[in-house]
Parts: sequence; structure tokens; C-alpha cells
Amino acid sequence: MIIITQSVHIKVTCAIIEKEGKVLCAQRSEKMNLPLKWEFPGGKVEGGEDLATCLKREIKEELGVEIDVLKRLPSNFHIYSNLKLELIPFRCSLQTFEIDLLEHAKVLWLPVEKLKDLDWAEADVPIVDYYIQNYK
Ligand SMILES: Nc1nc2c([nH]c(=O)n2[C@@H]2O[C@H](COP(=O)(O)OP(=O)(O)OP(=O)(O)O)[C@@H](O)[C@H]2O)c(=O)[nH]1
Repeated sequence: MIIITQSVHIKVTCAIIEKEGKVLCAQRSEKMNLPLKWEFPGGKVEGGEDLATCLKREIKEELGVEIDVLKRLPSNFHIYSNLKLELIPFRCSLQTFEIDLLEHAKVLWLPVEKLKDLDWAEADVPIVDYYIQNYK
């Protein structure tokens, strides 16, 4: 008998939040999957919501701030062992400035040339590379 297991394919939005030439980088907490990896904050698209609505909702839930969603960048399609995802990045700016760490272990504002110093989630690496090439 052949058993075909279908892995789940999810869409995840993430925010490259820019301020004064720096970019906000967020470290996943020990309790999240991919513990302590660095990412751009965001999360899974729910139901029929549009991508910008998803991203604004996730950023409010995770960091307690309002953002403007400015420009979509190319997606990265990535397969983890049990998960297929499309990671969809957007350049964003802050509308409100008081960041609360509601889910992440830490956030850092880094200049573009320092982004490669962090241990990024695998799915983020091509997005970081694209951003460095195009926005340095
Ligand atoms: N938000 C976000 N998720 C990422 C990034 N890179 C990456 O591999 N992921 C993966 O995308 C998936 C969805 O992210 P999430 O867990 O933050 O989404 P969520 O808040 O909607 O999920 P939850 O309901 O499980 O808390 C996770 O498996 C996460 O590890 C990234 O840069 N940002």
C-alpha cells in the first residue's frame, strides 16, 4: 500500500520595518518553533484576509505597534521538514513607536550591513540577501 502524506502549505507575511536607516529584527522565543532564530515579525494569513491586513494584525499582536505597509518584496518558498511555506515580505514603517515584546525574546534595530551577523530562520535567508542587494 502506498501512503501519500500531504504536507501543509501556508502563507506567512513578514514585516521589514525600517527606521532611520535601520531594520527591526526579532528573535523568536524559546517557546516558539525555530527557537531563538531571528526573523522578521509577522505570521500566518487567516481565512480570507488580505496580506496587508494580516501583517498589521500580527504586528499589533506581537509588538503592540501600528505599521504602514509600504511595498511588497518577492516571496520566498521554503520547505521545513513538516511545513511548506510561502514567506511574503513587505517593507513597512512604524505609525506608533512603543514596542512591547509580547511574543519575541528580543528585538534589535540593525543597519543593513549588519543583517548577516544574525542566525536567521532558514526561510528568511534569501529575503535578507535580496534586501541587502537592493536596499543597502
Ligand atoms: N512570522 C514569521 N514567521 C516565519 C519567518 N520565517 C519563518 O520561517 N517563519 C515560520 O513561519 C511560520 C508561521 O509563523 P508564526 O508562528 O509566527 O505565525 P502565527 O503567529 O500566525 O502562528 P501561531 O498561531 O502558531 O502563533 C512558523 O513556522 C515560523 O517558524 C519570519 O520571518 N516571520
